Amino acid sequence: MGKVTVSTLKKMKAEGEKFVCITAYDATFARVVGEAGAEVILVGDSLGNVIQGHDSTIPVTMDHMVYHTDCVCRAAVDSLVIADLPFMAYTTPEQTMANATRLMQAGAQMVKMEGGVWLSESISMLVERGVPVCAHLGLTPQSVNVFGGYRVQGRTPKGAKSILADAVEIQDAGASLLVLECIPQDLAADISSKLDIPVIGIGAGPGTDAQVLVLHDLLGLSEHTARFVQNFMAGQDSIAGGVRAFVEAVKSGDYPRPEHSYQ
Ligand SMILES: Nc1nc(=O)c2c([nH]1)NC[C@@H]1CN(c3ccc(C(=O)N[C@@H](CCC(=O)O)C(=O)O)cc3)CN21
Ligand SMILES: CC(C)C(=O)C(=O)O
Ligand SMILES: [Mg+2]
Repeated sequence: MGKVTVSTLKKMKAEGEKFVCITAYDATFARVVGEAGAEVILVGDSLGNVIQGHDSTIPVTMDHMVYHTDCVCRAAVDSLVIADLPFMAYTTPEQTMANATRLMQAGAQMVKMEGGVWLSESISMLVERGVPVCAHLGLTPQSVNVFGGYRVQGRTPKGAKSILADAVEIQDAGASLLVLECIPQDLAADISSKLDIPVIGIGAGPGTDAQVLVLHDLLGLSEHTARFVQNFMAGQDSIAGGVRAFVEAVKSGDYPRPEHSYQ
């Protein structure tokens, strides 16, 4: 197959073919997820929850992200690997470039940051210097203490307008991909159709160009899960089968359904 690139994903968007992103934090699961057909692997700072046992992503550091990115990239053959910049690792363009360098040198093909308009300068500086960027809007978990909990975002006209404006801004700044998390499905569909860049949804309904879930959630291993999570191990007799079931459900349009989405 060869390494998936941003052009592969743009072509899939243009042709209306859904693609799949799954998190992985180590070499074994990166291989399993890649072999199951996920075009994109995310080394998510959700490792703070599922690997480290914290109740947020805030304790995750650059050293943690570099270690797990290195483990994943050794085994990610064909999938495009995105690594999250963790909490407070991208507060200025200079800090952002230094930390993105560490993730790219650990083997990632792209870095992800939570935010919109305020990231414009950092995004364009990274892209000019050779680092592709994925932005993340909506429920941005690193801001859980500002939101006062994990709450659906973009439900008011003002909130919806500001997420759309952020999305347009990060595309104009040069971002290659966008993650939309926990926003009403109609807003996510509208943003996906207005942007040229591919949009990956989580709790954002069926109208995005792709879906992402945390690996441990889709395998039914997590203690608490949000409304958008489905356990794909049901009826499967292997982990590889469960991961394949998620990939197939996204590609066929069987996931997400209305019960996984917000209005
Ligand atoms: N294991 C895991 N899975 C994730 O999806 C995930 C993490 N960890 N860690 C970082 C963030 C936190 N995330 C979360 C956590 C909770 C909800 C949640 O419970 N949402 C409510 C919405 C409440 C409302 O209506 O406003 C829900 O019931 O779905 C959503 C996203 C997503 N991310
Ligand atoms: C859930 C995804 C989008 C993420 O940012 C993570 O796993 O950290
Ligand atoms: Mg994350």
